[in-house]
Amino acid sequence: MFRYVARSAAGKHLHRRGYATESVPDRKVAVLGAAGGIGQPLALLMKLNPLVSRLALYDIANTPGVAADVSHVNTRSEVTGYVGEDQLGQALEGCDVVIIPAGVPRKPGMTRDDLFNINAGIVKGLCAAIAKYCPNALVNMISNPVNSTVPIAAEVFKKAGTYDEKKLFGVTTLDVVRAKTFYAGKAKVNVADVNVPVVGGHAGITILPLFSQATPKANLPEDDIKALTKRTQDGGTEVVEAKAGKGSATLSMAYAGAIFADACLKGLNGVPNVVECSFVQSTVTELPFFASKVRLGKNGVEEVLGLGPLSDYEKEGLEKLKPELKASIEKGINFANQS
Ligand SMILES: NC(=O)C1=CN([C@@H]2O[C@H](COP(=O)(O)OP(=O)(O)OC[C@H]3O[C@@H](n4cnc5c(N)ncnc54)[C@H](O)[C@@H]3O)[C@@H](O)[C@H]2O)C=CC1
Ligand SMILES: O=C([O-])CC(=O)C(=O)O
Repeated sequence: MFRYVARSAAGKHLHRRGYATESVPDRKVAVLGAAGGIGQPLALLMKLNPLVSRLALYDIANTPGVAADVSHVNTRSEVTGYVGEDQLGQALEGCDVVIIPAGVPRKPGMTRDDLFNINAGIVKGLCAAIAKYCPNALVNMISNPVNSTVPIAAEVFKKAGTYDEKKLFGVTTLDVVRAKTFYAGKAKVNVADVNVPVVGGHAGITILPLFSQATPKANLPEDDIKALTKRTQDGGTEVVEAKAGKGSATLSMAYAGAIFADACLKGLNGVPNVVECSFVQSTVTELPFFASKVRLGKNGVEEVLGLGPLSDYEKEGLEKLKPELKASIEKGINFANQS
């Protein structure tokens, strides 16, 4: 275990005045897979988040360097690096939020499901440790295929007797980030003002952006909506191909992961009306897990919001995605229960 305490003036100030226990509660966040392509920038972004008081960085290799590096940033949180399985328990103990970007990324020509064989086992092991060491933490699952890794996590927690459907989230924020960026470009509106819900899952056609609900309204022609939908669905592949064998989205994913974790922390801290899209246990459709807008609160999911009015094109997309999403969910459940 490697502990680096940022002794910034700001940090001391915070404690002396007692803010840490009053308006800004202590919150411990762990990043599992912290030395990876996503893990490193995500660790930095979480270090910048004033809602975090302790930041635990865990990986099977290379965490000491990442933790030493990030710890020099003069912000509130105390950074500790943990390396190897025998330090996983310490990394997790007392966590409020656990973010999981551990696992292998795609190479060109692969689908996210091609990662299942390696990542399913990694996620299963990490979730067993979460059930043991921080069963009450909110879990932000980034590892792909999210459509299967979230159901795997749920089954592991059920077996351990710790499952709380309000605390398990598949991180689909990058789909929303992309939809906002692409829409703003096409509609020629200020990207900072844009909102677009993205529902379904996190792979290919299971990613369903609802541009009919996008704001500010732009009345784009049907062809533009179709092109925007396809680009959002293929956003991950666009990056995989551009990186040409060197992995998938890491920087934009770290940004998206940091936005989602921040929303979870705000919810835990009682900030009202925190709403983000996420892949969660759901009754919005007949599928047991589904991404839609979720209101976050002191216990995690406060409310899973419905889909709202869909265009005919979106209704068609919704029906088309269901068989693939159903199969991916079942694959995850079967894996967790067989092995
Ligand atoms: N949900 C989403 O929107 C997105 C998900 N991803 C997924 O995130 C995952 C990570 O991607 P990258 O960071 O680019 O990969 P990477 O290979 O750069 O980093 C993965 C890290 O996980 C670590 N790791 C492997 N086994 C581990 C274990 N048992 N415990 C802890 N750490 C372990 C590795 O040592 C490595 O440092 C991939 O599965 C990728 O497909 C990537 C982009 C977007
Ligand atoms: O495409 C990938 O493999 C990584 C990912 O999930 C994304 O960028 O959305």
